[in-house]
Amino acid sequence: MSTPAVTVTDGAVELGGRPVLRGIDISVGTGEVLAVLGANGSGKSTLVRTMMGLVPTCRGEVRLFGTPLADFEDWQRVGFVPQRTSAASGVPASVREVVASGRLSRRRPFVPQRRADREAVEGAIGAVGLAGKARDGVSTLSGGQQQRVLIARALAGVPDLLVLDEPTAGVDVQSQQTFADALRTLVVRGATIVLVAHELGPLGDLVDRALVMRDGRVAYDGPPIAAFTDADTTHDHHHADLDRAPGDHAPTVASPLDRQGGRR
Ligand SMILES: Nc1ncnc2c1ncn2[C@@H]1O[C@H](COP(=O)(O)OP(=O)(O)OP(=O)(O)O)[C@@H](O)[C@H]1O
Repeated sequence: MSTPAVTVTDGAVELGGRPVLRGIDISVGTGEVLAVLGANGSGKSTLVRTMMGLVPTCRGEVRLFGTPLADFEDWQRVGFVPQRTSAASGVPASVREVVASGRLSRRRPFVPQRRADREAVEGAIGAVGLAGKARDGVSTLSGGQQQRVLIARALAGVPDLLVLDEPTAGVDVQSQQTFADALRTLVVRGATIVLVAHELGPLGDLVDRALVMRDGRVAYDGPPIAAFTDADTTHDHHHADLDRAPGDHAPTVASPLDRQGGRR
């Protein structure tokens, strides 16, 4: 069996003196598409940020491609798209420049962009539906469009592992479909994808496995279940489904939490 792309063993995280993740054991196989689902505040972002080494664990171990995070150096194999923030605003760079920065780790220094670089950049810009805005300054774009620029930057790097935190929040269904197609291209090449989502929409067909977080623990880890992956119209309604669904649809799911007496 090949080395998993990500493993978290007995992982725990505290933030602000408060436990945010506990007892996390996850192994994401190469080529797998894992959706991380769960209600607001359940720990989804913290989990993927921990996988990326952006949040320290207070217990346990994280490995990328078999290497402990502290020793991992192959970051050009990894793409990460953080949750939408205003981080990109004020960046005096065009869409094309920001997306091209995703190729830097694949290029040799002082060598002009090769055709493969240019194609990867233009393909990624097209995949997020921003072909008409390639010359525009990132700061002139809406928050959703800036998020798509960050997704394109990650796609342009053709990573072996792509981790995305709510990439399609607020993105219209047609753009989600285009994005799903771009991800599929990566998956066909053997990439591993970890995707935080409130609702999967067109991405649902890609997902092999769903992880549902609840109160900083893994409440469900298994095949995607329709109740989790069906597109939904409101987040609140969907959260209600997630809170209920593991117990209702997959009897084994509640047990880890029950053993802990549902303690927070
Ligand atoms: N820097 C921090 N300091 C203290 N607590 C934090 C910090 N970051 C997150 N938390 C807390 O950790 C918990 C998990 O947050 P996290 O953002 O991982 O959840 P989430 O499932 O991604 O939520 P959302 O769906 O709203 O993005 C929340 O209770 C949050 O308030």
